[in-house]
Amino acid sequence: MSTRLSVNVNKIAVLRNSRGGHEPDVVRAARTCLDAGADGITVHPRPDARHIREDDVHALAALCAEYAVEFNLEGNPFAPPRPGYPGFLALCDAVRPAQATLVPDSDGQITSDHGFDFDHAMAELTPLVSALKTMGCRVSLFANADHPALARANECGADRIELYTGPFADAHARGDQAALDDCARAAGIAQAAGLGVNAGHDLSQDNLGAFLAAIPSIMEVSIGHALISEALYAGLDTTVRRYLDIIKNAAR
Ligand SMILES: CC(=O)[C@@H](O)[C@H](O)COP(=O)(O)O
Ligand SMILES: NCC(=O)COP(=O)(O)O
Repeated sequence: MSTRLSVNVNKIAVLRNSRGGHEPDVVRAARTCLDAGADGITVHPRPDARHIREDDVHALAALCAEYAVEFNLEGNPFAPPRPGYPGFLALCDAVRPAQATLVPDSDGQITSDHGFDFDHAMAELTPLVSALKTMGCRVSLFANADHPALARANECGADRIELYTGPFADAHARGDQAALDDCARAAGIAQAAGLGVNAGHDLSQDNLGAFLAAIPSIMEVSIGHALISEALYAGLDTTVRRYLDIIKNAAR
């Protein structure tokens, strides 16, 4: 099966929230992505509600149910609830996403920049993963490709990892191959441990083809920042189709 494309629409909400009101409409944008052929929608609501809000999560979950596609909800399961953010597990319980991707972000981070420490996180993660699976969610863990204990990611019952591809994207832009080799090695280690492998962060039309050519077994890529930026020039429908073409060509 070829790699699935899940479009992250966080950045649509950034633009909307910059003025208040409803435009651009997150659900309309997500619908455009799905009509163009995207396989699912990702959001990573942050506790400060800087972009995706709780009401967006509900509306996008309903949209994904309407299209019978995967809704991938990302977040830090340890971040406490606060007004406007009920907590990651409570959100999952309310909307039952097909996939819950756990990301160990702290509050002030501009964006995600690291995965879990698999030497130390297992005891805390195990009951959370179990609760999410009881809700019917597939569980994926955000992971640095060079973490020495990656093979332990399966110990908490997770189904997949999501390789953090920020370092790959930076290295690719410099013409450096080493981070891609790290990702390929990490994918092999995770698969040998029985885990599926997703990937995301800073993937773009410039680097996705090289990434998938080296690691064709990636099950899903979630792409937001670059895709939404590129869509400002080419349009959302065209941009999503371009990503799907890259994925199709990489699978040949
Ligand atoms: C886990 C990951 O890499 C993405 O979800 C990324 O964190 C997007 O979040 P922002 O849109 O807030 O940067
Ligand atoms: N999980 C990664 C994601 O959803 C999108 O990350 P980015 O493309 O916005 O960097």
